[in-house]
Amino acid sequence: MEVASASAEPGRTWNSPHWTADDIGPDFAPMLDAMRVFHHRLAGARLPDDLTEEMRGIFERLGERLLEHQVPEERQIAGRIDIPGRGQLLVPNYELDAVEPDFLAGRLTYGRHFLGRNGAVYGGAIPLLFDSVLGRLANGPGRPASRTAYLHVDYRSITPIETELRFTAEVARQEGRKRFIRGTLSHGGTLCADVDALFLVLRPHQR
Ligand SMILES: CCCCCCCCCC(=O)SCCNC(=O)CCNC(=O)[C@H](O)C(C)(C)COP(=O)(O)OP(=O)(O)OC[C@H]1O[C@@H](n2cnc3c(N)ncnc32)[C@H](O)[C@@H]1OP(=O)(O)O
Repeated sequence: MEVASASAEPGRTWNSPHWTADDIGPDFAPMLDAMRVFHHRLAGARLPDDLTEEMRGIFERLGERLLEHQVPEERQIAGRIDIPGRGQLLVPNYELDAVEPDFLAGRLTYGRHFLGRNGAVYGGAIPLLFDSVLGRLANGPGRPASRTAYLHVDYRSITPIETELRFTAEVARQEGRKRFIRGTLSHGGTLCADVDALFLVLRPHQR
């Protein structure tokens, strides 16, 4: 496995995929999909003691096996591969329907893992999505690496779980190192949340 692009180099961009599907075995993406389903079912379950004990043993054994496969950040797959979900489990998986230099649009469904209360998505899971989507646009092709300076999220109405939602992100304007990006999250014709964000292009000494 060669590092296809090193994000730690000066003048770097973060948009290039570091790894391709060829760098992982055929079971990696399906394994993560199975883990996502597991997260949702675990959040929704009342477990009997014997099953809880069995699961604890399985996780402890698997965790031990993962210890011997730990790698430095620049060699990790999670979040650095151009497959749906980017090979990570932190940010909810989404699909992109429109990818333009200054605009992105897509869809996602928050599963039970992201439930707050009363059928509504946990509030913090919404800026998590926005940071990922807007960050992707801010760090799009040809744009040098930038980091989030602020994300201002307004919650306009309840965001339902287990329902398809749509999001947009667009570059509002650029002023020197500052990239102002805004976005929306909607359910049908209802605006659930919107965001105004500032991304700052990193200076050479910044990481
Ligand atoms: C394809 C996939 C790509 C995936 C991308 C994922 C992207 C994810 C992005 C992230 O989540 S990054 C993690 C969260 N962000 C951070 O941890 C950033 C932490 N903060 C910093 O590192 C620095 O504060 C930062 C680089 C953002 C800015 O530091 P600088 O020293 O470069 O800023 P400086 O003080 O020189 O300010 C530059 C300008 O920005 C303005 N500014 C800085 N921070 C601001 C702020 N928070 N609000 C408003 N304005 C701000 C500042 O006033 C100034 O304006 P003027 O030029 O007009 O004077």
